[in-house]
Amino acid sequence: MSRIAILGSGAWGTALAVHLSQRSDHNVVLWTRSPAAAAEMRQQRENLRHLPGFALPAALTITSEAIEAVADAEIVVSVVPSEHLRATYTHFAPWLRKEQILVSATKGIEDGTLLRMTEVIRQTLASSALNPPCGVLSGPSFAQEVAAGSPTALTIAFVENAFAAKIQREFSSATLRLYTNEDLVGVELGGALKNVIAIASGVVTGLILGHNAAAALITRGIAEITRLAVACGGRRTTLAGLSGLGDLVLTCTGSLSRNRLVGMELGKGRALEEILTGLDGKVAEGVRTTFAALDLANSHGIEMPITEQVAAILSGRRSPLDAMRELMARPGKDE
Ligand SMILES: NC(=O)c1ccc[n+]([C@@H]2O[C@H](COP(=O)([O-])OP(=O)(O)OC[C@H]3O[C@@H](n4cnc5c(N)ncnc54)[C@H](O)[C@@H]3O)[C@@H](O)[C@H]2O)c1
Ligand SMILES: O=P(O)(O)OC[C@H](O)CO
Repeated sequence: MSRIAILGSGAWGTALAVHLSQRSDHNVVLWTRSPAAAAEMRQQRENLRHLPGFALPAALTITSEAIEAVADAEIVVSVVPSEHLRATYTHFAPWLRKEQILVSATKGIEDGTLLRMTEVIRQTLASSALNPPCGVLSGPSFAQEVAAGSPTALTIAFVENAFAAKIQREFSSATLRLYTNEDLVGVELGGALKNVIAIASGVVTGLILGHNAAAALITRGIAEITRLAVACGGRRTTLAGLSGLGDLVLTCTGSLSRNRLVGMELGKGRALEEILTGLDGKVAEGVRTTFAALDLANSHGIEMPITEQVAAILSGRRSPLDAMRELMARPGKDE
């Protein structure tokens, strides 16, 4: 019996918990920060706030106690929004052990430090002299579809392939297929940066600019995020995989994407603050990632024209239509 802790009860953490607790050889605990939310989920057997419509299996344990969540866990999966990752691991550090396998399922880049999520985890745990294996789970995966058992393929990346192979065995099912990878940089940056392009794709849709524009944006988007990921040490082939092109296509075209929704509403002329308020606590990571990605690109001397325009729109410096015109008016380039 493998004991798995999921830290974070948003849509994705809950969907992973639902999926993993369907295997009879797993003992899964879902941690949520609020005791009231834990009590409600235990009583209703449903996460009404973040993943309504999906029953929480009877075998799934729900807790708000850090010690109950991780004390006996062999695998710990963190799925909190990127802005809360450091605080979450600081909170959990006293109960974590070096033998545990950590998996990050958060897609983002930390503000200020510009660190990837596994780097934030390592840095946070270093002060407790903990250095457990830490990998990343990423790829095209709307939480609702994974919870519904729709076929999904993901990437699991660890520097040490043995850990990726272990998570591949533990997380795979008839509806979830995992591919292993050793390129943490490429997998993490692919998952984080696609959210920025998804906002731009939403803008194109909101402005009703047509299918040609949408296809151009996805294609030039993958070129741009690949440039940055490669400059940071990622592999070009990784960005052509599930946690690059795969997730980019899903998020740029899928109606379930929050990042695309933010872009669409911006394109229709709504103000960012109003859109984010409307998300009611659901995270659209691309908003923060846009500015972190630009800082990272500047530090590596990488040109990111789409990301620059998304930043200009988000910060209110340019209208969505002017931003798209600027992209078209750039000097001619080789492909
Ligand atoms: N939703 C998806 O389909 C999906 C799929 C793959 C990856 N992801 C990624 O998973 C991560 C989590 O997103 P989500 O969609 O599960 O969340 P969500 O948008 O459904 O919910 C937000 C979550 O943030 C939590 N939260 C708010 N303040 C917090 C704090 N101070 N400390 C800790 N947690 C706090 C809330 O309790 C809630 O669980 C993001 O990085 C997202 O990009 C999401
Ligand atoms: O709803 P989004 O835009 O946060 O996207 C969710 C997942 O990252 C898709 O893989």
